[in-house]
Amino acid sequence: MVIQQAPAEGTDWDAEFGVETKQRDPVTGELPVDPYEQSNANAGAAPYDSAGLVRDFGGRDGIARIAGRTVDLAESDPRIAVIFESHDMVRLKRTLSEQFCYLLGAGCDYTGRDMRAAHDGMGVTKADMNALVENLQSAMREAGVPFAAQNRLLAKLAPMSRKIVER
Ligand code: HEM
Repeated sequence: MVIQQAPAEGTDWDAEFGVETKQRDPVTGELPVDPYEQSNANAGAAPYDSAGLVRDFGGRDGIARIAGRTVDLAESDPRIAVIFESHDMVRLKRTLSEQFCYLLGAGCDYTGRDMRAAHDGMGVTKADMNALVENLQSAMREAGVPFAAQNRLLAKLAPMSRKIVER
């Protein structure tokens, strides 16, 4: 006769199943990521050098608001919301804001990963990309960014789709 042994009380089932629980940084509120080399080159394009362009975006604060609003719109856009679930939106808002700020020549450093590494294996489609660009356009329009200035940021981002779109 086989007697099944009941598991000991207080078994750590997460450890038994190899489940990793990541803790948010108490200061930044971000989840940890695997180490990578930080460089402005990861932003994917060279920055503009135009004080007028930075003004059109409302300076660094305006840029941060537009990046944050883009992420909020994407997260509640039924076409693409599912892709953002289970990712760290605190980090995404910070890194996207840094990237826009760097590209627009507003004097930030970009500390995130390069576009290929950041989106690797996510299965982003052309339609997903179009949806995200629409969200960014809405955020810029709401913030009153002139159309020509909107197009200058989009011109920096458009060539990056080759590294982001996978199918
Ligand atoms: C030109 C277009 C895009 C730009 C400039 C961009 C920019 C970025 C940046 C800066 C990051 C953060 C990298 C880091 O954490 O180190 C990121 C991550 C991410 N992006 Fe994009 N992205 C673009 C398109 C898209 C699209 C179309 C989707 C899906 C609809 C998407 C979904 C995500 C998600 C879910 C993450 C979080 C990745 C993670 O947590 O590991 N992105 N993106």
